[in-house]
This record gives sequence, structure tokens and C-alpha cells, in this order.
Amino acid sequence: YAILKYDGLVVRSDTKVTAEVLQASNLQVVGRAGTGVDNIDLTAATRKGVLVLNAPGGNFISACELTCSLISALSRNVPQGCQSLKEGKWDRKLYTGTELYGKTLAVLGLGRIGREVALRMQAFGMKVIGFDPMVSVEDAAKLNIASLGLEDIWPLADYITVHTPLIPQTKNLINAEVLKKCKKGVRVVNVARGGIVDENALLDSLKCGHCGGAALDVFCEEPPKSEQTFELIKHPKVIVTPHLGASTKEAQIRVAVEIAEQFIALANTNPQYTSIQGVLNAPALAASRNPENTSWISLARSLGKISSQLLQTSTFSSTAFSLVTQGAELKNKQFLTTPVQIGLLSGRTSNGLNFINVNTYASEGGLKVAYEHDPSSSQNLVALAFGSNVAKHVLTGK
Ligand SMILES: O=C(O)[C@H](O)COP(=O)(O)O
Repeated sequence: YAILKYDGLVVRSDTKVTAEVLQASNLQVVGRAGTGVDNIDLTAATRKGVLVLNAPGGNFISACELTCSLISALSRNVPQGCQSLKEGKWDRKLYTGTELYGKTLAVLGLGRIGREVALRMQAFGMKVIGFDPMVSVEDAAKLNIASLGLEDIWPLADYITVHTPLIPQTKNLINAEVLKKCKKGVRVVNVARGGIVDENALLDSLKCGHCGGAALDVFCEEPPKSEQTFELIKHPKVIVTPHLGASTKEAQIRVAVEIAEQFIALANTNPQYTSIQGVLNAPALAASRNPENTSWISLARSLGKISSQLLQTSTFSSTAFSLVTQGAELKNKQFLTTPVQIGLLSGRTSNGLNFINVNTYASEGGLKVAYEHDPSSSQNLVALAFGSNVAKHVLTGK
């Protein structure tokens, strides 16, 4: 395996980093020069203790701009008119469009891309409604977006654009039932991920004339192979691009720089680069790298290790663990439960434990460490209490 000699890997969405690839490698870090990580087996990476990072700050403007271009191209039949003229025709009547001015755009997912799309399409005079369970009605209103429930959105939207990751909750978000609830003539745009829009349902709705058009940059399978997807791609009311959302010179430079800077920060070789903001599978990693925490981490690990030796049990499932910190310096140090877990599990597993994978092995072994900060004492101190119905112990360290 060529991968064996590498410690780090940087990919775009085309390269699949499967469990098999991870297993065959000595990788310590996988960087995604972009946003979506559905091409990386995050569970397998976490289990192996391989850090996964992304660079979402670099390509959102490009994804937004492609979305806006597709919305306006859809409204005026730009690709169809272009193709027809190249074929020597002069079909002015056939490609009469509709204005965007005064139309309602539904933006599903009000993260970085969705917000930028809303802002730009408002400049066209579109009324923007939106949905995002993570964004409050007030915050949406600050962006001039009326935040509505999905059921209220469907009958209002002239255009629907999706800007969510592909997760179980968003798979087939736009499906046959939804399309039936939409206005006749609704247009659907997907520059996010294939699978958020049900391709078969969209094709049926286009064929019966209910859906008025679609613009697709992403597909369930990339590159597409199935006959049905090609029928959708070739439909006269569909305009398509081959996953070009982030394919601009600027975005590619930005994501490459963003990932490279994070790799340098991880290597700790240049004090200019310290930020590893794209970490996806190690919530306690940033805190573990702060020199102020070093001695507390090693104390927490030792408390875990000693507790493990004091406990005669082979499993932890019937033992309750509680980590208590005291003193101003130790406020909000919940992450110390991670080195406690490492200490508890070390010597009990042949897997190499680190800040990335220990939570996986802890939950598989029924190990839970509760956390509490006691503000009543000014003395900086860490205490690990553990016990069962039979015996209780408290270990403290300063
Ligand atoms: O998730 C992303 O960042 C975009 O879909 C872009 O993917 P790409 O890096 O493969 O172009």
C-alpha cells in the first residue's frame, strides 16, 4: 500500500477515505480541503485515533456564487438558449423566462452558504424565507429572512435551494410528498449534496410538469452512472454542473492554505500557526494542546490509572466515576474527563489510546466519567471519586 509511508493525507470530495484505507495506513491526520466529509469514514478514523479536519471557511463564497448563478440561469433558460443558438436555432419565444424580482426563495440551511445566497438574491428583489433548526427566528430576521417551519415553506416557495450537509435528517428532504405540497412551477436547486433531493421524485415531478425546473451541481452517485440519473440530467428543464461548487481558483487556494496552516499548527513547529479550528472528531484536542493544561492532564491521567489499578473489576459498567475540579484555575475543565478515561483504560486495551479514540472505547466498555466544578473552594485541586455499592474511593491531586 502506497499510503503506508504517509502520516497525513489531504483530500477533496472525490477521494474516498474508507475504513479499509485507514486500516491499511499509519495516518495520523486526514485533512479535507473543503467542507463536506461524507467521503471520509469518520467512525473508522475516530476508532483508529486518526484526526479529521476540514476547511469550511475557504469555499463557501464560491458555493454561494454558483448557487446564485444557477438560480438566475434557471429563471432565464440561459443554458438551454445557449445550446439552441450553438445548434444554429433562433428560439426567442421558446426560452422566454421569468423575473426573479418579487419571487420567493426558500433557503433550507442557514449556515455560511445559505446566508450568503440569501443576501445576494435579496439584491435581485427576491423575498427570502428559510429554515434551519439551529438558527433562531430573531437571528434569521436580522438577515431579512423569514424563518418558517418546513410545512409553511412548501406552498410559498417559487425556488428552493438546499444548503445542509447530507445527514439522516436531510436525506431526501425534498421528496415526492414535499414536491406535491409545493407550488406548481417550483424550481429546485442543489449545490449541497446529492441525496438531499430525491432524484427519482424530482424527475417524476418534472415529467408531470409540476416542478418547473431544477439546477443540480451534485448527485447521489458521482460521477453519475445510473440510467435514471442520466434521464434527470438530460431533462430539458434541468441544468447541471459536475460538482463545481468549490471549483474556483480562489476557493482552492483558500482551502489548501486553511488545511496546510492547520497541519503546521498540529506539528507545533511555527508559533505563527496555532489554530486547528476544523477539528471534527476530537473535541478535547484544542484544550489538550494548551501548555497551561499540561500538568493537569497528566494528573488526570494518573488519577485514572491509579483508580484502574485499585479497582479489581474487569469492566467499568458497574462503577460510577465522577471528576470534580476546584479553584478558579480549574473552572470549565470538563475535557479532563478525557485523560481520566485514557488512564482508566490504559493497560486494559491493546488499542493505542489518544484524545481522538478514547471516547469510543470508553462508551463501548460502559465507562462514563461525570464532571462537576466545585466553586466553593479556592484551592486548585482535581478529585476523582469512584465506586460501586461495595466500595467508594476518592483520589485527589494538586
Ligand atoms: O464539501 C465541499 O467543500 C464541496 O462540496 C466541494 O467539494 P470539492 O472540494 O470536492 O470540490
